[in-house]
Amino acid sequence: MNLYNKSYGPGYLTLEDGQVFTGTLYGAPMAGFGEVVFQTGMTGYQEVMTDPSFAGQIVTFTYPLIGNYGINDVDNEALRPALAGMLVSELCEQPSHYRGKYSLADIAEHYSFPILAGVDTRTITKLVRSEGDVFGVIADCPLTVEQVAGFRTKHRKKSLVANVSRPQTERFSGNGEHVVVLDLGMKQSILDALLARGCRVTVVPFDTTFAQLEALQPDGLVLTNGPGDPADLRNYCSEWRKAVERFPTLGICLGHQMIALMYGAQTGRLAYGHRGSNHPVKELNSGKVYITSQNHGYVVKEETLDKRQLTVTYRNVNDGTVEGLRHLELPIMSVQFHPEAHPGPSDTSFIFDQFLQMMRIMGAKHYA
Ligand SMILES: NC(=O)CC[C@H](N)C(=O)O
Repeated sequence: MNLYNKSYGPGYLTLEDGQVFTGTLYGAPMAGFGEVVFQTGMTGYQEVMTDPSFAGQIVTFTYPLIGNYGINDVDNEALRPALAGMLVSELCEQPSHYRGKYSLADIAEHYSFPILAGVDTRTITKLVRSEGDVFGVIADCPLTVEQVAGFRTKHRKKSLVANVSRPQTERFSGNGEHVVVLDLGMKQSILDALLARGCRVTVVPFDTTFAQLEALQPDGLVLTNGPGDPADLRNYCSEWRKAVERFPTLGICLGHQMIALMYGAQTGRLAYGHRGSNHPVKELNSGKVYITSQNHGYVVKEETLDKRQLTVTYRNVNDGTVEGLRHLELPIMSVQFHPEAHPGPSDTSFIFDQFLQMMRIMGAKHYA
């Protein structure tokens, strides 16, 4: 590995209010722009880098050393990184791990996304915590407030899910239940979790119609994670609702938010998002608390739920927000956290087993 001197020299993060943070720019000399968010995991930067839900976002890593175990060939959540940029305190240029094949700087250069290293990530994180909605641009020069505003206008016009969803159907063999996955920006680990349980999986583009889904004759449906504001996908709700009412369904993260929207609830922004590997959620039935992997900026507004149709199954222990839903009559369940883990704990992988159970028990009845 040739790991040295990959930087382009000084780089700058300019925020909407004109604040500038100076560091060393790696990866791409062109501007990276997006919502500035923070991720608190101590490991997992490769999974974060390749999780399509981060499309259109600049991710601040609160862990102070990033890149120390390199990048390998097995932990990618998608074929390419989707995020707009990374902000790190110290970028390690000499990774060491038996599986590590590339340095983070190499990958950033290969895929042309910017990493700004040597910035005060603690101050940026505190800013995001207090402001919530922070937009910024990473570039090789400081920008004016007007220029940043121009990037924000451009940012608002992006169709994030359309950019990360697969353009074509992909099929994966298995001997078990046939699961159709509606790809809103699917993490590879969701596919892996289904394949590990023997499912036959068909991954379809996000704009697949109900008729097309029905023609595939699934035993169950998964609505995946994905980037952006769930309310932007409102137009798809009526088509998707037909599908979730026809097949046993599991919604994960964005998929969970979409199920709530389909039933007339609203989503809104969290104060500053949940992004990390140690978010406690309580299963309301059992009172058990699980430590979960999370990555979301929006949340289902509980007061807007029609509780005659959807009931809250999980709640965040820190802020009490909705973390899971279940339909009272139909086999539809959803979680805001990530049972597929990667990065973070796999304590809630049983959600996939429950989904399998749901397909087995409710599926046949449902088709009858
Ligand atoms: N990981 C996800 O699916 C994220 C969902 C949504 N984009 C949010 O930020 O809340």
